[in-house]
Amino acid sequence: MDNTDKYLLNYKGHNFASPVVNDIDFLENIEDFEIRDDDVFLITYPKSGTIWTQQILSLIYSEGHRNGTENLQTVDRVPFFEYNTRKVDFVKRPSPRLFASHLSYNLVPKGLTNKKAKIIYVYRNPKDVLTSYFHYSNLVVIFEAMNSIEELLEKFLDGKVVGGLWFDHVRGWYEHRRDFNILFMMYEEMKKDLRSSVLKISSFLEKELSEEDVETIVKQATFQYMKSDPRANCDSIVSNELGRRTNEGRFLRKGTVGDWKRHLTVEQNERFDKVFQRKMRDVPLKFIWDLNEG
Ligand SMILES: Nc1ncnc2c1ncn2[C@@H]1O[C@H](COP(=O)(O)OS(=O)(=O)O)[C@@H](OP(=O)(O)O)[C@H]1O
Repeated sequence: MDNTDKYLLNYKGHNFASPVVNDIDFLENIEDFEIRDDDVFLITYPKSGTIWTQQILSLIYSEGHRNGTENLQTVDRVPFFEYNTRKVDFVKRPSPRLFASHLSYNLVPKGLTNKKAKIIYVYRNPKDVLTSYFHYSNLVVIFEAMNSIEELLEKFLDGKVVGGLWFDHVRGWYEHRRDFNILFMMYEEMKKDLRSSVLKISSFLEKELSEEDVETIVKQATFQYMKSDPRANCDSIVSNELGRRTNEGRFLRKGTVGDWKRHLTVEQNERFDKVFQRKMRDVPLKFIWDLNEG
């Protein structure tokens, strides 16, 4: 291990949330983790729509989830890969295996580069990521609490947060996209048109869905539905596993586009823009900062 403190564990340049890393040996052997052709990895930078897409993936793959006959939490259907807090035996898991991960491109199992297993990479405009991270850091004890947006902004632009430097994460995955079988999805597009996003994901996964299935998935993947579904809203995980700092606040907080406007000052926003323009100059990914932009 390179460097550990109470909240961050820096390993090969990536910042892990140290309180939930429960198996250092696993991390050290990730490269050699055996990949199956039908594995599906959902990869995100933290606070970019992970649980949302976990829910969509689970609904696409599991009829028992869609029709409510199976009572399982979404995080058990699509477990986290590097934060295996529930100690799932991944090798014994039946295929197709679905995983969620925040890993950067250079740390994932090498078997993913044979381009058979599929990766869905979801990204979100980083000002909303920062805003979501700010509230989350003050909600759960496993994250370092931030006194102000200013304090987080410094750390975020310096990569001293869980997930490391946002710019490196997104750029890394984008620049190495040809090494993987990968679909890029944007949080804001999912928000604008959930139905088309579900169809795009299911087509990439080569999963045939009936019209009725699509309706059910879209309904159960809306923010309002997930917020009131104890299997999807992560309330019990926050309270019983991650630990709450306060009784206020939910994992499914707002689920909107552009909330950063209520949090960043004009000066902070300009500072962010300067770094964004410099770091993302030659990355042609589209970003939506506000849903009125179209
Ligand atoms: N269905 C749906 N629709 C829209 N938005 C949703 C949905 N589900 C989760 N969310 C929002 O995603 C944010 C949490 O991101 P992650 O799940 O990536 O967090 S984590 O990295 O796994 O901790 C967090 O964003 P904020 O509300 O801005 O804080 C969640 O509310």
